[in-house]
Amino acid sequence: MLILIFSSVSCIWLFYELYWKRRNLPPGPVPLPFFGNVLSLSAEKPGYEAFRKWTKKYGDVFTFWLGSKPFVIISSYSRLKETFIRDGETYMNKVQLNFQHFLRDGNFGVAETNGEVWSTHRRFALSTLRDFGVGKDLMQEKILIEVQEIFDKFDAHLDQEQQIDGVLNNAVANMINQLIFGYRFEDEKLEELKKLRELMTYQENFFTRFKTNFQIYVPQLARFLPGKTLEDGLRQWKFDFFEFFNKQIENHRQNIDFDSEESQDYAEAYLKEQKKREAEGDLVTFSTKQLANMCLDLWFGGLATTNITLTWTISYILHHPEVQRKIHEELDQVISSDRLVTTADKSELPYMNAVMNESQRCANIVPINLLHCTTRDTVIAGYPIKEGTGVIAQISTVMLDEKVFPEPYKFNPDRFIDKNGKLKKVEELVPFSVGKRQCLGEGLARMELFLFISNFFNRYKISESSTEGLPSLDKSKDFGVIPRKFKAVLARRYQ
Ligand code: HEM
Repeated sequence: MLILIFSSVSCIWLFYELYWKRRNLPPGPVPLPFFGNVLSLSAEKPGYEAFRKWTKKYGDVFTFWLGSKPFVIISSYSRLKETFIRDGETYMNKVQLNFQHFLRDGNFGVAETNGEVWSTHRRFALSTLRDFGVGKDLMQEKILIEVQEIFDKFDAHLDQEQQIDGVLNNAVANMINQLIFGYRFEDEKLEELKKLRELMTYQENFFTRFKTNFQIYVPQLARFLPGKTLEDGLRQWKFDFFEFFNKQIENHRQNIDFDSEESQDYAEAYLKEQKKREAEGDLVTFSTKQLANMCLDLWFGGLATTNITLTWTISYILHHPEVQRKIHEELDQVISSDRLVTTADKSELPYMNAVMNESQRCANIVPINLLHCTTRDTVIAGYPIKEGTGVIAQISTVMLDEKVFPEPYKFNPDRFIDKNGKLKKVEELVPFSVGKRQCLGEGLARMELFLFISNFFNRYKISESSTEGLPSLDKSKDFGVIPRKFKAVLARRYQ
């Protein structure tokens, strides 16, 4: 027994000496061989508390080991400003993991690529989204069609128990699919949506279980685990999703009028750009495989995140009847009818905006942010950091900073209201992250969240289900934050 304890301690010490001190990284929690610090995250899921404790102990710059790879964690807003915001180019690259390469059949897409591939496709996606009216009336019109559809579905079961999450999820799926492929899921396409939802549920369960995270971050030991490998677990899922994307891409290719100036959706705009580039001799940059991977990034970036935020927002409000009462009071004063709420009303609804802010802060849907790495040698908080070192903009810790947000786990929209009753701008609210890789769909997401939630509460009063009670706000069972699935009772506010 003594020998066992002695050899484990020596192993940790050796690892510390070899990998950490020698690399001159900022101090942080002592890593275990192979595991690094991941076990601390699984002990207190989804991980918020581990990062808060380390920040208190080591400061806002410390080293955290994901398996056997070190990451410098940036966990305060002032330090994010100094690094990711003011020196963005140094922090813009992403770490590439083996399984991502398997999933994408190479270096494709926008969320996990670097260099020219990333910058060209990020720019193209942003300008295409702008052309389709993200942040403008054109996109609002599309979202309001979904709001109407949500109303029709909920109105069919007024004053009865009904499932809330599925209706919202379909509306968000319709939005993102319209943007990418130009159609909503209705009539015969509903079967397609059913299949896609099954795939999304599979992915949600797969990536939030312990075994998958162990396989991703501790691959050296994971290959001795019984059962399916990471790749086996993903193979069919990958096939089904890419089959859907490739089918849409082919349909588009056959039906496009390449001579028309305007494009109806992202896939059409992309295929036109592809043709243009091919005519100029560039057969690589706008490849069809890249398009399929962009569809994957936009689908995943756009659907799960927005849906999770919506379901948590309604859940928090259900838990706080006084918040619902204040939302209704404000809507009664400003809108005072059952007309649709639009973005033109946004500045007149400070409390509604405060509720959205507080919901995003408390939902805090990215407990550990995406994995960046430095593009050049740099210095962080006095520590010399080599090119290629992992760095994480730890936004969940910033949004739980008790100096800025006292009682950080309390849902309190009033923290975003100033003494004159106006909306307070709080820089530390960073759910979409900061810097060069800041969320690409932020404009769309903000518009969807505001229009779905404000119209929902203008039309309905929501009460808890008498059979199932309030939706759970417990996050301690999963590695990530997953949507709330719940029933509730809706009553119309205007007859
Ligand atoms: C409430 C909704 C959303 C939240 C909270 C959210 C949050 C985030 C965060 C935290 C990142 C990582 C930034 C970083 O690397 O530091 C990100 C990246 C990204 N998001 Fe979002 N997102 C949302 C909605 C969307 C939507 C609607 C889309 C698509 C239309 C989208 C597409 C993306 C893409 C493609 C990236 C990768 C960008 C890049 O690497 O350049 N997201 N998002």
